[in-house]
Amino acid sequence: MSTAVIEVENLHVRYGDFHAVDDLSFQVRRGELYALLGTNGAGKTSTLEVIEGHRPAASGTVRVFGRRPDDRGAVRPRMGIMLQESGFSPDLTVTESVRLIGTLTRRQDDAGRVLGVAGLTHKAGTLVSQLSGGEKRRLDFATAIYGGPELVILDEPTTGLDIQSRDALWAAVDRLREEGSTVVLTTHYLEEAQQRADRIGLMHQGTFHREGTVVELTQTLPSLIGFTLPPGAPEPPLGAGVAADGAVLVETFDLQGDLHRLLGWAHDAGVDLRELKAGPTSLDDVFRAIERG
Ligand SMILES: Nc1ncnc2c1ncn2[C@@H]1O[C@H](COP(=O)(O)OP(=O)(O)OP(=O)(O)O)[C@@H](O)[C@H]1O
Repeated sequence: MSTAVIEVENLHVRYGDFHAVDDLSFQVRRGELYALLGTNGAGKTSTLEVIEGHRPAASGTVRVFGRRPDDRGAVRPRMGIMLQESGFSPDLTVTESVRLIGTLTRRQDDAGRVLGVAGLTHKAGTLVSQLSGGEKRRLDFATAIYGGPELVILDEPTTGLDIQSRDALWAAVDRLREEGSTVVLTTHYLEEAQQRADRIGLMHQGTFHREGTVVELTQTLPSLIGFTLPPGAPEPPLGAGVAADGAVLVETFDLQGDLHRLLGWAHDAGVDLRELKAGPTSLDDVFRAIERG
């Protein structure tokens, strides 16, 4: 039996003549957190919309739980969706909105429980039109996790959320995953994906630039050591160039060894390395490398 919850094969999405998604193939395995990342306009939302059954593919095959995404009766009860923009009726209350999604998706849950998880208990009787932007986002999340679906799709879930709400959202996602749910995430907060994703599909101009674990995506790029030298300092080791303001940036595939050499040199020469920073490549660096081409 396939362990794939989502199977995308040679997907194309077009808007008129424009190819927003261009021959994209990937699978999301049961129980994993898969992050679909990419630059603005890369085609992430278009891809998710096909998976969600909201948009037809121009060509290619998409299966969710082995079914076509537009087989709503089979798929929707098992899939919770947090869209980028909510479409709730402004004259329903928070509780009514959550229950409505329960009815539409045929999932069962206790609205009070879900609002508690989403931090909205105090707004249970409030009209949607009277919610703040962050509260609407929490309501979107509440409806996505209503009934503890096997698959949860989160399209930029933490945009507009304060730090406490973000922490609460990720704690709720962690609990869902402990219960076996599969999660697909898009986000522009790369550190969120870096910390949580089992695998990442990195989209650029409608297709994958790379796919893999965080380690697989970052290990092909060098680590960085950065510092600023005081005026009059001797020439530093590691073949590092010094900018006019004394700033030095060293790329290295031997972070520990080069850091050891640098600190030994600074100690012996009595040089104060200001604003010293050293670390492995982050996803931000991978993105910058893609944009540089
Ligand atoms: N309804 C539409 N009509 C025409 N073009 C569209 C439509 N929706 C999206 N596009 C275009 O398709 C491309 C992919 O858009 P999409 O929303 O899938 O990207 P994204 O990766 O989710 O971007 P972002 O990170 O900015 O949300 C963009 O160039 C966008 O302008």
